[in-house]
Amino acid sequence: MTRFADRLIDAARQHGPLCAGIDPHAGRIPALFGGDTPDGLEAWGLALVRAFEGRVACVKPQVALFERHGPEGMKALQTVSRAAKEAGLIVLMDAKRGDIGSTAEGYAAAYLGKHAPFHADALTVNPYMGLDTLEPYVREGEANGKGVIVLVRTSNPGSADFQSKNLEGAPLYARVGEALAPLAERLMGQSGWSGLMMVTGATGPAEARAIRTLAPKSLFLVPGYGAQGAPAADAMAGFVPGPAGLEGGVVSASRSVNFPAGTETAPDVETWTGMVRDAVAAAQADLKGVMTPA
Ligand SMILES: O=c1ccn([C@@H]2O[C@H](COP(=O)(O)O)[C@@H](O)[C@H]2O)c(=O)[nH]1
Repeated sequence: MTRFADRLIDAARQHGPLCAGIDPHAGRIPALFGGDTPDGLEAWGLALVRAFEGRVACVKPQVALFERHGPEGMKALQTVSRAAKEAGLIVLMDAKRGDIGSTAEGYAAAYLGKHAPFHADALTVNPYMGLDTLEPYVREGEANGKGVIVLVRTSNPGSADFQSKNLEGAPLYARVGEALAPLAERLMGQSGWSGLMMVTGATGPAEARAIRTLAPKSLFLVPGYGAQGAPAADAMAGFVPGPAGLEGGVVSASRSVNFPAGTETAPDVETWTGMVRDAVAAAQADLKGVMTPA
């Protein structure tokens, strides 16, 4: 069984650091696909998978934006994530789960279990309730070659409210980063990278560098690039030199590659696909410009 970290770093080296989100925001699914309905989400999500295939290492479906349509929305999520896996894309499921250990076992089984109904290679989780609550995810990760993506320093404007508070001489996010070291060891791949990933927002490049010092082997998931405005250089602040340039994680972008200008009124799926692919190519080129300076 190939370890998750090895699959992800291989794919990022091959395709570039961009992780394309699949975020079906309310009211933004083009009429071309049926609009903001469960069927519309499914058709749009499947078209995104076809547009991304062979162009990005991974996709990141946003569970909340499917869940708002109830069971039919979750069925669409299941269909789209299965199609992504079948297309050879690594699926980072963004559900930000977190609960006491016995309940977390349910979330872990749903997304990372051997017979998980939702097709995911890794799941985002919230560490706020303590290390014991992360155990079920790490156990499933070890057993099934999956990854666990822990929120450490998020990209939103309020991320400093709690995460930057001083805790015995260091910010809370740093304490979280260092406390995850034993879990990172358990998900270590042969590449030397760990599938215990950390979310480090592109909006906090200094924080990302600090977390990299504390967690030299954890792959990062970096949101905040694209629609949230952080530049490529900030998004890759926590990356380090590797065989093919800077590496150490993936940079996610959702709205900027889901709804590029013009797609809302694209006359047909072929035109729409071309616009999405252009947005992906532009983001990969932008990020690769930082990865391999001229
Ligand atoms: O700190 C975080 C953690 C997760 N996210 C998620 O990433 C995408 C960002 O979408 P954009 O359209 O590229 O802004 C979205 O799914 C968030 O839930 C984050 O933004 N920040």
